Amino acid sequence: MPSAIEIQAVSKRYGALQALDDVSFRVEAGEFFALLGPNGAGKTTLISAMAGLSRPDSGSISIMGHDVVRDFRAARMSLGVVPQELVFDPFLSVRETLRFQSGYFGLTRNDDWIDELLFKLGLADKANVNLRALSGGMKRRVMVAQALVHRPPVMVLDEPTAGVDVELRQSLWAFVKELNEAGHTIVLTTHYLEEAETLCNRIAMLKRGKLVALESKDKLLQHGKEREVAFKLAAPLPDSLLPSKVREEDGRIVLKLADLSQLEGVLATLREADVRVRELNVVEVDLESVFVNMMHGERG
Ligand SMILES: Nc1ncnc2c1ncn2[C@@H]1O[C@H](COP(=O)(O)OP(=O)(O)OP(=O)(O)O)[C@@H](O)[C@H]1O
Repeated sequence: MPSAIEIQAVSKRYGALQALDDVSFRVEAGEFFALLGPNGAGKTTLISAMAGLSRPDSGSISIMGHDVVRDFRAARMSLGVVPQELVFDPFLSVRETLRFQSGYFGLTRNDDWIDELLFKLGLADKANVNLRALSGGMKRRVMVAQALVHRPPVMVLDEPTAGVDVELRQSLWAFVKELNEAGHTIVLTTHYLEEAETLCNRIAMLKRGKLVALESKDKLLQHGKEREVAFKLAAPLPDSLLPSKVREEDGRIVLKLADLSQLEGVLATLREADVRVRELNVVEVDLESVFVNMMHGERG
């Protein structure tokens, strides 16, 4: 079974700017994979190269074993891309748009699947409405349907929930999750890290065109095992705990622990020194803080 996506030593420059710098990784069939990175990291450039829309200066990409340059059609048939920007013909209806897209893939009798997509994406009653008359969120749903007209095994969503309301985000993710459970490989780029955290099993991070992390979500979270604990104390902090102190805020002393199991020792020290704990708060680590640390170069 070929990898769903295989990226090998891909580099791309725009003039003096190195948009992608020797990027290699694979996404296996059936994965739900997140591609994260700050603005300008190179995510969209990489997605365009996967779709064969822009050509890397060096390296290669294949989709389901099909090289995106040498075997463009087969690679393109295997891939559905939901672009970041809404691109559509405002004078076509939703159904016409989807029929047109089907034609691009050589599919002439595709209405049963189009109807199913419209139903699943909550667009059934908009089938004959022109795109210009749809709200932004509805247009975004049409973009998702458009990416799926040819039933591609691999789907890439480039920040599909940017500017989309909570309800649509949730229904969109429920739908994408369903696709993943049905065997589709999903790659998404998102700035909403909680989305990556709840949905994806593996996460790649790009920073200035370089791959700086590629890990399972669980591993990535383990990197963030350090905890900050904020204490409100009835007396000054014993000297022996001073090395763990990182700051003081709102009358609380914040200690940094390598992991939560150290908390017991801290409490014992406080008890021995007769320092009563008035309040204790563990600052939860989420993917976002791990990510931000990496992006600030602590690890990348
Ligand atoms: N056609 C182009 N010509 C010149 N520079 C470009 C072009 N396309 C992208 N770039 C530059 O390449 C870098 C990577 O851009 P890219 O859009 O891939 O980043 P991104 O990670 O998708 O960012 P965002 O999260 O903002 O979408 C940026 O510095 C961008 O300005």
